[in-house]
Amino acid sequence: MKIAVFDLDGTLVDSAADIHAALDRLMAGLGLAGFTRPEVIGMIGDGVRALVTKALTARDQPFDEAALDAFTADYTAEASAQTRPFEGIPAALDALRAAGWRMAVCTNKPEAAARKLLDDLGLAGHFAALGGGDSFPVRKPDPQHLLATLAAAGAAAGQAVMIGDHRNDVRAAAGAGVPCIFAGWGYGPLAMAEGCPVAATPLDLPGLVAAL
Ligand SMILES: O=C(O)COP(=O)(O)O
Ligand SMILES: [Mg+2]
Repeated sequence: MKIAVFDLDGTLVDSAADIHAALDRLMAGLGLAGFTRPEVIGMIGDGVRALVTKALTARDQPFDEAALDAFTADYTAEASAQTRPFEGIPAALDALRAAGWRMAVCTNKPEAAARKLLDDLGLAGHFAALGGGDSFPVRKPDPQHLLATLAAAGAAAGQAVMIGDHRNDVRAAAGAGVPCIFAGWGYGPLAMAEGCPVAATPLDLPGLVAAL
């Protein structure tokens, strides 16, 4: 049975406001200046350790494990405060399900925060598996992150399509031999599509996956 594997941040959910708020709370607590929204969006995609590292580096600070732990705990608690599915996502998920697709999530966000977000937004029931950024020894762009998520859903690469908004999604899919669709509504610039078909809105997805 065919399976559509979704990225989370910038693909299923518009999570930048809560990531931004938690990052600015962390920085304020350290006596450091916060960031603009475009700066935060540019730091999303490689998981929380990379996000906190980039933020501290931008303020000439060394990486700090305690700062990462504090950010992760604060963000996880507040992950759904402002975050919502992108317009058209609930309808697209319903349409894919009706067309016989199973679905999974493969995200670099830590698993606990990702699960809480999907639960809080009422989306969790759509997904047969969730592979978070800390669920396996590797994460996107390593194709094993996608392959392990598929295995958790009881599916194989030959049945899958990956939908994401970052070069990490495109490269994980390519490495796993899985076709990819780029989420044009997300956080990554279109250059990150690297030749994948681009969906302008979530409602393009049912037609695009059917044409693969
Ligand atoms: O947490 C991140 O940095 C990115 O998460 P994503 O893989 O769901 O886009
Ligand atoms: Mg993303």
